[in-house]
Order: sequence, then structure tokens, then C-alpha cells
Amino acid sequence: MTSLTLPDIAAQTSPTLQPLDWVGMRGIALPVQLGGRTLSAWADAGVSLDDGESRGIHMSRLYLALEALEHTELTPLALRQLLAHFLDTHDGLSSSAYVRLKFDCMLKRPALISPLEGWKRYPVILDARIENEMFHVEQYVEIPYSSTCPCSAALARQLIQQQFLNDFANQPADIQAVLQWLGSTAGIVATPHSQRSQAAVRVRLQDTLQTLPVEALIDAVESALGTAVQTAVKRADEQAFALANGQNLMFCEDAARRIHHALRGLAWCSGFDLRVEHAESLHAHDAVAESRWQW
Ligand SMILES: Nc1nc2c(ncn2[C@@H]2O[C@H](COP(=O)(O)OP(=O)(O)OP(=O)(O)O)[C@@H](O)[C@H]2O)c(=O)[nH]1
Repeated sequence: MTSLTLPDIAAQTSPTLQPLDWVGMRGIALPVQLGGRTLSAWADAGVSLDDGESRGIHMSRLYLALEALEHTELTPLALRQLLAHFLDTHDGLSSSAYVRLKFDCMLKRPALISPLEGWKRYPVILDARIENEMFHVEQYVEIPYSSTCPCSAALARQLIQQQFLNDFANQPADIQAVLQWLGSTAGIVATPHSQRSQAAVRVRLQDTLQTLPVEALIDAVESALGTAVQTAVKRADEQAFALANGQNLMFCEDAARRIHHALRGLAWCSGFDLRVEHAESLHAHDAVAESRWQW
């Protein structure tokens, strides 16, 4: 067999002297390790092409470097080492390196009262980059929750008061009669509207962090809101959920402020960009609020 030299187009000189900001691959299937579990991730990997004379980068070198994440726990340090490897294998071509990992974090969550539990799925995106020799890592999570409109609750209470006046106008309001009335449909003649809502939170992590605080971020947001959506639910859990909603009436502005204050209290968070969306049942459109800090 004749031995052939394979043409290497990437090594050719580019006909136009034009550096590029990002060159790489999107949507690479990659198993990653987080919290001792293997997760199915999608990776985007790229570098800058600073040398405008070079035709292309070396895609295979980025692809093969990603293999390191298959067997190592996903940490800020592991991401930093991966990006350093991207740059080492593109010496003279690139000064910036990027990786984005998308995966779902599955957490088993207990019921509010009964001894039951079930899984919740939280979409996560990790963005890490080395630019100007500085390493940055950001963690994005989507968190569903329930929100009950405080205005609607006040309007419903007013209607309940009016109904009470109508029903008890001609009789003394003895405690047994009132108790019975409260347990009837007349006692809740109007109900406030509530909706499934979503918080999308992107935090910049301190780059010295030893572990990725995915669960810690989710816990902080859910605890600030007080109305996380549930998994396995018996009637006792549903009643506790109704109480939690009644005690945490929220406009989208309230939800955004609650999360803002919770994130400000996280020592490992050096900046954030958050967005809440209430998929209104009053309207066919959503109510949305955003807040940022050091972003
Ligand atoms: N740069 C670049 N490569 C591409 C693109 N699409 C496909 N490839 C292919 O990606 C493959 C891997 O590129 P390299 O990493 O440079 O491969 P290689 O030259 O065999 O590897 P090295 O010896 O490490 O440079 C090549 O066969 C390219 O043709 C593209 O849009 N840009």
C-alpha cells in the first residue's frame, strides 16, 4: 500500500487575515460526574483564534480534552484545568478558552408532611472561560415554584367578608354557626389565582470554590420562596402546600426580591443575574421580574 500524507487544511494560511472570537463545537455528548453520580451532559467547547493567519483551530484536541471530565468530579478546578489544556494545545493560536456544559440535576425531595419522596429535575448550565488569563465560572439553574397573587387574595377575602355579612345579617354569629359556615363553600366564595412559576438564576462563582454548589443554590432559592413545587403528594401534603402558599403570597417582584436577598447572603456568589416568570392564570401572558448584582 502506498503511504499518503494526509492534507492538513487547518494548518494552511487563511486567505483573509481575520482573527475570530470563538471557534469550536456545540452539542457534544459527554457523561460527567457530579456528587458521585454520572450525568448525561451536552458540551460546547471553543477557543479564540487570535492568529488571523491560521486557517483553523484543532477541533480534535478540544474534543479529546473533554474526556478528562468523564472520570473526574465536576468542580471549578476541573473546568479550569480543562480550559488550560485547550490553550496548551492551541499555543500560538488562542488566548481565550470556553466550555459550556448543559445537564439536568435530579434531586430526591421529601413530601411536606407524609413520609414520601420523589424526584425533581432542574436544568443546569455551567459556563467556564479563561480570558485575559483570568478564569471565570458561572452556574445557571432553573427552579420551578408556585406563586399565589397577593392582590387576588385580598380581593377574594373582601368577597368572603361580603358573603359573611349577607349570610349572618339576620342571625347572631355564634361560634358553631360560623365554624360550620367557614367549612362550607359559602365560606370560600372566591379563591385567589396562583400559578406555576419559574426562577432562572445565573450566579458567578468564586473561582477558589472546591465544589460546584448546584444543590446549595437550588436549596437557597427554594427556601427563600417557600413554595417549591412538590413531588409525591397525599392530602396532608396538599394541605401543607396550601398553607405555604397562603403564607407566601407573591407578585413576581416579591419573588425576585426574595431571591435577590438570598443570593446576596451566599459567600461563594460573586455576582448574579436572576429572572422570575409567573405563568399567570389571570392572563394569557406571563409576569416577569429581573434583578442583577455585580453583573
Ligand atoms: N478547524 C476546523 N476543523 C474542522 C471543521 N469541520 C471539520 N473539521 C475537521 O476536524 C478534524 C480535526 O481537526 P484537527 O484537530 O486539526 O485534526 P488533526 O490535524 O488530525 O490533529 P492534530 O494533528 O492534533 O492537529 C479535521 O479532520 C478537520 O477537517 C471546521 O469547521 N474547522
